[in-house]
Amino acid sequence: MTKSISERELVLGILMEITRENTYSHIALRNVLDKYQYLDKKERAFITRVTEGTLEHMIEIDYIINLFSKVKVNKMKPVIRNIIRSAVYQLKYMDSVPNSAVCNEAVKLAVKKGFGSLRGFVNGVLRNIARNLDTIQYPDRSDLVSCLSVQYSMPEWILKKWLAVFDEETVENMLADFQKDKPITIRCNLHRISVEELQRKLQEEGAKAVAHPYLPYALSLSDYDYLRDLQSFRDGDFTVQDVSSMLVTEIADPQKGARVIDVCAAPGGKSIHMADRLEGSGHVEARDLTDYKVELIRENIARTAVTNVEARVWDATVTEEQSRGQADVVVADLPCSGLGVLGKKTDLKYKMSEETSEELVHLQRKILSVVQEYVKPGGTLIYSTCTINPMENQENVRWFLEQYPKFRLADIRDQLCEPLKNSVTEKGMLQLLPGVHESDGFFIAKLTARKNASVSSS
Ligand SMILES: C[S@@+](CC[C@H](N)C(=O)[O-])C[C@H]1O[C@@H](n2cnc3c(N)ncnc32)[C@H](O)[C@@H]1O
Repeated sequence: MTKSISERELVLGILMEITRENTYSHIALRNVLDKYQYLDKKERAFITRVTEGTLEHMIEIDYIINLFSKVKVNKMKPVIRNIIRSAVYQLKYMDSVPNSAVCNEAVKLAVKKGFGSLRGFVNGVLRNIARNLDTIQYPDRSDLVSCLSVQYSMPEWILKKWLAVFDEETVENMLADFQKDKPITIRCNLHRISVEELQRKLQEEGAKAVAHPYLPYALSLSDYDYLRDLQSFRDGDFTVQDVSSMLVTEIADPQKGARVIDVCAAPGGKSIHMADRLEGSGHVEARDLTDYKVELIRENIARTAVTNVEARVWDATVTEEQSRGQADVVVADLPCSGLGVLGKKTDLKYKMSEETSEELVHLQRKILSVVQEYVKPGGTLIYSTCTINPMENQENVRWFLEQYPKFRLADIRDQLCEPLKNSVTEKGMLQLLPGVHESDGFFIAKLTARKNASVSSS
């Protein structure tokens, strides 16, 4: 069968959607892979790699293009810009594709998209780059921020933030780690299957599942093509969840029969982990803002067949009167800037801004003010984010303790494995860093309410 649409054209479509319509890359990519299911494994892998690689290295790619093109990247027509960007990614990072094929395919695609008059321009810029790739001069370390920004394609505002709190080596370790290919982490749903059985089942399905050092029920999964093709996934035997996110339930340590309210729960990873941990006892209420998000939680509840979780739409910034003083554990895994998961959400670094992260601090504080009221005397409020930004993490916790003195920070070291105990900072806050820890960047603080605290006090 002759295909009417090539892999490179599909990549272009995805890049256009991400840059023009602000769709998240993983969603745009998944939509295309779902739509073109007839593509074989190699073609799907090519589309995924070129899309993610182009986004991952975009600052570096634009820097290279600007060295060789008279028309600067930001002045190019969007279609041409994205054709050239993805071609430069292939030239620089994919030895398996001959340079001449990369240039020819890019020119053909420009013509097919109605830019025949620019074929000479596309061809000239790409052939020039191909010839000179090995002699490109990058910014040197005398200007550390520009140097790291181009080398690791990281926006400068993020680098400035991190270099203000971490040493150069730590920042560079984080940057390098974001660019590494890593297996995903899965959590064995212990109410359905044991870890050993799950490993065996995955092995029979051709996948590889290796024990993760931080938690006995966490596994690193690789050597599979499409998650939904795995019977063990469809059977709900595991949930895809980073080990850092699993630590929320581990640290919250809900006791049998506990009532848990997860105020920002979609797609349900932590709620379902809580339910699994409660072994069917107690009750977990998983809330999120919209019907769409709550439906995602419901799908995961159905797939994993947990019986003690219920999902409902509720805006966490609005007090739900009946929940006052009712929860043994409130999970506040709040919307955040996501700077800890830039390796997985490749385009987030270009979409996030310093202003947005400041707005998020206000939202986080608003939600914390509302949901602290749900905690029973003696109960726990667990605050987490997947970011590396002191304003959203440690500074929020300090602010919270000043506002709500009935809470104190709990010592969480006993709930952590040896390698993590030393990473607990400032009386019980845990900031995980990619490249330093074997996880995403993530923040957790466990706040406990005094036993004699009145439920309505603030
Ligand atoms: C970090 S994600 C939660 C991930 C989830 N805890 C898990 O483990 O799967 C943050 C969630 O907060 C939700 N959210 C944002 N604003 C909200 C609000 N005002 N009320 C409730 N949920 C909200 C988002 O829809 C998003 O699903």
